Amino acid sequence: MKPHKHPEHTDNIWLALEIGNSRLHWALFVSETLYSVWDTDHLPESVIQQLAACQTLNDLLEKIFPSHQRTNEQEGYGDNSLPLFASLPPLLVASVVPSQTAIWQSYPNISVITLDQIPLKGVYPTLGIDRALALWGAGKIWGFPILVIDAGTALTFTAADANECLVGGAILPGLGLQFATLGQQTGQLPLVEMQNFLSLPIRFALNTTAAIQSGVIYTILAGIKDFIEAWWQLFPNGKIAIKGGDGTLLINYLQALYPEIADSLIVEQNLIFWGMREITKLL
Ligand SMILES: Nc1ncnc2c1ncn2[C@@H]1O[C@H](COP(=O)(O)OP(=O)(O)OP(=O)(O)O)[C@@H](O)[C@H]1O
Ligand SMILES: CC(C)(CO)[C@@H](O)C(=O)NCCC(=O)O
Ligand SMILES: [K+]
Repeated sequence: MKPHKHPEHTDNIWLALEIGNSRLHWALFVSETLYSVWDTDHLPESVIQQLAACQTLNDLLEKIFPSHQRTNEQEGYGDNSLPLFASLPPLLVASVVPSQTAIWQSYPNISVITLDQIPLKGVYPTLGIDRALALWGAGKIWGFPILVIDAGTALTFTAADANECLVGGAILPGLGLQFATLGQQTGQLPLVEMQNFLSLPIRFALNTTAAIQSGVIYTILAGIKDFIEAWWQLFPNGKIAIKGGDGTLLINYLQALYPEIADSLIVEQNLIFWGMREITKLL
């Protein structure tokens, strides 16, 4: 979904911020309607401290997502006639980076979601809030039982049964982290850039870069397939949703390698925002 024209009123506007390990994921809501989504880098503390002084939605958005960083598709905040705020719009935060959560506390109208606010049963205390929210959002929209695969900085599997109770899951290094670790922690392996990945790599590679690509990609895809098959053993009609920065790439590879699995996946990048919207209904 692309950010588009500003809303007509600033009443009922709220911002959702998911603080991930690699970057920030933003959504602008008007009541229960998701208006636009965008990603930014983590913001410096000095910028966050300036937000309290913003007078208009435009000022605020310009600070958190400067127009020079936007693509053509993301134009549309450039209207200076936006109304003044009575107060800054509420900011609902879900964070898996405590140091980042801390520097957002200077925002006047902030609420930070905690695990006890999510009605998911059977959670353990250190479960990531992003995993819980994505699972809750997915389950509320598509129904339980459901398995969520998040291909972010970490790749996670998180599942709940028909009673909306956590079944459990798994955590492994995501695609980017796997390439980065090999590049950084070895004497002669290059850092493989993911930019130009399109089709499946060669399986039995004859150069170092291709060998790393093959190793990382085919084992991640085999791992995803194995988790999905184990999920269907437990819940033959269980649903599966996938999200995350590497989600689209992985879906394309799955489509080529295991089309019947790829066809059964629900691809939805905004699961965490849907989870956050559900939580606002309970606040
Ligand atoms: N513009 C981008 N900036 C950073 N990572 C990107 C970008 N586009 C795709 N990616 C991929 O997204 C992955 C990170 O995913 P994502 O942004 O979902 O993670 P995150 O910020 O840690 O969020 P979460 O904590 O929710 O997983 C990286 O492995 C990277 O390959
Ligand atoms: C696994 C990540 C890093 C994924 O973003 C996050 O959900 C997290 O820090 N979780 C805490 C550990 C857990 O979920 O068991
Ligand atoms: K850590």
